[in-house]
Amino acid sequence: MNAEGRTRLDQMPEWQELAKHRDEFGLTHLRRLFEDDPERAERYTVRVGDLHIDYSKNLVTDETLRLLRQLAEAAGVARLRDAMFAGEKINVTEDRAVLHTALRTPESATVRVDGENVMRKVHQVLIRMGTFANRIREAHWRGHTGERIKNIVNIGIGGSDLGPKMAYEALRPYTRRDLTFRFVSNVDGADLHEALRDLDPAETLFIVASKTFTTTETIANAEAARAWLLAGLGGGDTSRPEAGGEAAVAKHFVAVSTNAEKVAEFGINTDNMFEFWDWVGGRYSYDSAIGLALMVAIGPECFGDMLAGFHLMDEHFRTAPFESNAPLLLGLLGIWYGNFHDAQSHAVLPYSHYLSQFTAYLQQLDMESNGKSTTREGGPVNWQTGPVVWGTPGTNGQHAYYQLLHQGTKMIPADLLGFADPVAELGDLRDQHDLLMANLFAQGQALAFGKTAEEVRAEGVPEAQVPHRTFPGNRPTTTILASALTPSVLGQLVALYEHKVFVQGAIWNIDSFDQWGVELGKVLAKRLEPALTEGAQVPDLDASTQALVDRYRSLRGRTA
Ligand SMILES: O=P(O)(O)OC[C@H]1O[C@H](O)[C@H](O)[C@@H](O)[C@@H]1O
Repeated sequence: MNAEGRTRLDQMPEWQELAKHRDEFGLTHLRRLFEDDPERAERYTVRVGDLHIDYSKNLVTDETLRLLRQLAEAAGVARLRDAMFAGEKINVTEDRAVLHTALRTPESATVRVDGENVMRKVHQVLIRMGTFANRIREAHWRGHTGERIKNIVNIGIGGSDLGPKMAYEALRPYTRRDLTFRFVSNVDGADLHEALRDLDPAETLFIVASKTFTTTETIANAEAARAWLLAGLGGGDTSRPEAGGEAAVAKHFVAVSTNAEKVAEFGINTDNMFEFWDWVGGRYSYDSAIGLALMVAIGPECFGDMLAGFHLMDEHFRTAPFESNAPLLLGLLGIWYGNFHDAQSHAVLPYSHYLSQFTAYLQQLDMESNGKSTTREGGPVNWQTGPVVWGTPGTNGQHAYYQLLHQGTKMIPADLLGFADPVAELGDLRDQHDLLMANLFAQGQALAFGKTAEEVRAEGVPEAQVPHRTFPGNRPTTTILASALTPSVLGQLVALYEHKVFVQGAIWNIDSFDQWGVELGKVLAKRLEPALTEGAQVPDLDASTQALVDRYRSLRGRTA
């Protein structure tokens, strides 16, 4: 029992029952589980909105699922969930509410933070975003020299980049193809350089997206972008009046932030600022004004459809019984593998080119949320927490790392994501879509059921090769199938994972909404910077880092 009166997770009887269950049943082969229960596929499928989630190829029985649900109940998942939706300050280390769900709640609802109903301001910002998006889309917003804005460059990093970038890629068929969108995040100047090199400043608008507006990478890129703009408009001479200074910046820069003061300090008029609030975590923010570039790309209506998809999943998570609660089930499966079978990672493998950025997005969502080793009360955890999340589009992975998934020594649970229909634009490539999906289904099948030595032998394979060509199977996958990758379906998918991460954090008793682990590196980089640029001495530098800095200094500028 800890100071808050909560029994330590690994001392809960429900936890110990799961450990016993694991020892008694081991890993009964999926072949057996399917033979024993002809209805397994049907029984272990949940349908939520447009998603069909088949979790029958997981290493669980009814008893496993019952014990896992029992653990969720004992750990107070429902209580914390309700507290989150109610605007309680469940981000304990930052003393903040966690209300990304309010961003996609209809205006008629009431969601209070510190007694204030926030729904009005959420919808006011959405309306402002919509007006802005339409002005760009309809060519009413003109640049400083009167040119139509054709290029939108989002400058942001982490949660201010990954969400809009992922969703822009996912929803490309819904985007305005006559506008160009670029997402610049890396402080490596190459990122900005490559993004801008073929753009005309007179036709380019920058969205500087940063919750805090203090993030070094974003500010450095935004300053460089401003210099590029002014130099470009002024024919390379920023002192010439046509460069336009402040007036030009006002036509070519808008900001998205919670920090009006810093936005003004940077030189962006706060009339051109789109606001969000400290109760929206960076990695949960792309439904807020952080999604502005996305809204320009897909239009306010599609953006609204996406929000409706998120809301659908929120409502499911909030109200569905544990037995059929999809985010809860996915969260519990992860607990089963990570805490009771030592799985270290989780693969997310979309069979969709449009979801090429989906796993990168999930990496921040999951790993920044649950990569923690301190409980909510400040004690050490005595159990595994968040997995390493990884993966790339499936068929490409098949020709690269799937070897390890099929025959390696590690347990890697995987999600396989796919769609029944390609987007309309791909009508002529329908057969290729069937081929793509045949691959998805085949991989799930091969991973689950494998191929026995007898089956290999029966094919006449020479005996010496039999062990090499045997597939053990029993490798767990969850298949998530939807009709098509629409804005609403994307919203449903992202919210599914958001709430899955929530469930796991709640059980592990960690604060899924802070990110103190990113701070140290930032501070050290600031200290080191003058050593690199000016050769300044940094006190108490360790020998390895000092030697690297010295070497860097001696090489610096040689190839320029
Ligand atoms: O939006 P910003 O304030 O610029 O923050 C951008 C990102 O950087 C931080 O270091 C955090 O780790 C992320 O959670 C955040 O999304």
